[in-house]
Amino acid sequence: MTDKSYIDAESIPTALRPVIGALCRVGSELSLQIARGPLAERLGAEMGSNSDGDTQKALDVIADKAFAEALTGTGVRYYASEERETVEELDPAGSLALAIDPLDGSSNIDVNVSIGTIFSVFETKDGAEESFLRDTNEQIAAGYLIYGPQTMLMVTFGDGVLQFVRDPLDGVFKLNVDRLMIPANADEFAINASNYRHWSKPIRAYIDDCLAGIEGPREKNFNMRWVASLVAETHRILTRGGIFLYPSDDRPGYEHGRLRMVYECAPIAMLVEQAGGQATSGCDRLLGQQADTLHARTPLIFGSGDKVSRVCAYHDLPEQEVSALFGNRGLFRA
Ligand SMILES: O=P(O)(O)OC[C@H]1O[C@](O)(COP(=O)(O)O)[C@@H](O)[C@@H]1O
Ligand SMILES: [Mg+2]
Ligand SMILES: [Mg+2]
Repeated sequence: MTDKSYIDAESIPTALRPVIGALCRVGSELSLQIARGPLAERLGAEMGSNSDGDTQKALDVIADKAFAEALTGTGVRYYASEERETVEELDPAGSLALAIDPLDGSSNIDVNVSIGTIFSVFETKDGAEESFLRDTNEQIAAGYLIYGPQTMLMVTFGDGVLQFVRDPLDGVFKLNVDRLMIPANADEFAINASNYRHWSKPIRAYIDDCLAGIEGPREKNFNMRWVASLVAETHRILTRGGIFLYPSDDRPGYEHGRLRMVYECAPIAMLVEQAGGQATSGCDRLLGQQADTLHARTPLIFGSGDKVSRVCAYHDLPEQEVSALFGNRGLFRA
């Protein structure tokens, strides 16, 4: 099979077909390798650490190498990866810059839970780093592959979100939804609650009010999910709504949260906005911001628009409101 035959390409802009075809070919190969799991090799084995200090797993390294190889000759000049300290020049004649989290959710590799690949595409600018350290609104494509019970590609080219499902019968990614929208009404939130004591007061107050449920100022019950795979959380929210938060907190190194702007937050923000939702770094819209280093972190809050705006409103509440205990809240939060 050629790269292009891995996806029904009609709805993909012509100039991006080789890139998306290569991503799908590697995504297909990875999904098979992941499905074989321990029958192939221990994909979750620890290998070392990347430039951000995260432990690298075998599959992080395998995926990064496979994507870099496959993207060579597809029009990608610059390749920026979570797993590489600096930008790689793949092809001096290429006109695209592609940033990638080759394997997202690596803590889930060994436990057979959904993981994925996140990518963002720009036209190149003069200079390797300059092609990525720029207004995130300038992305021309963004998406992720999810390796779960089904393998899918969710992608936007700036005109809505497309969903492709990999058909295991012939290995081809087939268009299933051509304008996916986030459902508005879902009372589900996703946050790593083990960090509660480290959060700022507005974030604690927002979550306190979700937890207080029907007896609290929101006067309804909420459900909580935390998969620890950004792709899996994004996929759930794109499919059935809700809100995701990875805020900054007071642990050393978490002043800007955990997630990286260039190859995690910016592409997810573009997808979410294209699906009718919102994505911020707390209060400020994420698209329109830019990273100042390749691996820079940013707080990330995204999901159904009204929920994301509500989190921002908590940042404007008076001190006595965000400090109030359950059962002792004023009317502001209702
Ligand atoms: O372990 P924590 O702090 O809950 O963080 C989970 C987050 O970290 C990530 O796993 C980071 O991604 P990587 O696996 O690519 O490093 C996200 O997918 C997820 O949202
Ligand atoms: Mg990641
Ligand atoms: Mg990763």
